[in-house]
Amino acid sequence: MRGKYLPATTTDQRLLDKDQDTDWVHTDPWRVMRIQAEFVEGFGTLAELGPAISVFGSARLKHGSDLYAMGEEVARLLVDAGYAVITGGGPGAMEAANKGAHEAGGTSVGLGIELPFESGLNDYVDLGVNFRYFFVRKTMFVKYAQGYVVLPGGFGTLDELFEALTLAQTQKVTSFPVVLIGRSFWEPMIEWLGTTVLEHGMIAASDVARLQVVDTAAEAVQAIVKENAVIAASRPE
Ligand SMILES: CC(C)=CCNc1ncnc2c1ncn2[C@@H]1O[C@H](COP(=O)(O)O)[C@@H](O)[C@H]1O
Repeated sequence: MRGKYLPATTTDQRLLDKDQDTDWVHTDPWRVMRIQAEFVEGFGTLAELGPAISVFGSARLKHGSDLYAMGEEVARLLVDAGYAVITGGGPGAMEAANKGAHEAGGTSVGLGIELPFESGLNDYVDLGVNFRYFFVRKTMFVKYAQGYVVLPGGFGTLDELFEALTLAQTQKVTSFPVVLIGRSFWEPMIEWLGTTVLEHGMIAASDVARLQVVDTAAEAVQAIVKENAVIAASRPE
């Protein structure tokens, strides 16, 4: 550019000068950049993680409860079986699983989420990423795990469980094990899925069969290891 085509300021000047108008920070195109940045950070942090299992469960589990101990134990056994443990990085079941993985000398991953009542990543997360967007975080749970272990929980846990089931049902992910711990908690839901939902023709019997329900941490890890061995054996060379 020459003469009248030369801009009055340089690109660097425009970049470095303070912008008076800050509305762009709150617009969707800028959010898209932030969303991209979250994917980049998540993928960059987790790319070399190795085999991992995501453990879900209630944020409200009390320290010292039986289920908290179950979360610790299942994580410890997953580490012994060669898996890293991924959680939502928060309190309750997430903290229990991170504690079990951390204390067993395994890789304890926490994928935290920004919440209005933020409590931050729990003390047992060794490799942590904090997300603003739930959907970005949920991509990481699926992408970097070779299976889900689900302890009793509420809406958050059910959301994560049913997302995995939907992705598998629609073949958006290759099949991976989903193991629920706690028969008395989960069986009424399995029963409802296998009767009412199935009889209304809303799901197939194979969708319900995908769910494995166990009572102990050892059974959960055995189920994960066994199904992953079958999946690995059936994979083309
Ligand atoms: C005490 C309290 C409610 C803290 C919330 N702090 C949280 N921090 C991180 N992930 C969370 C949190 N709450 C829910 N989640 C997500 O939703 C699931 C638990 O939800 P819920 O408690 O079952 O429905 C977890 O697996 C986690 O991925």
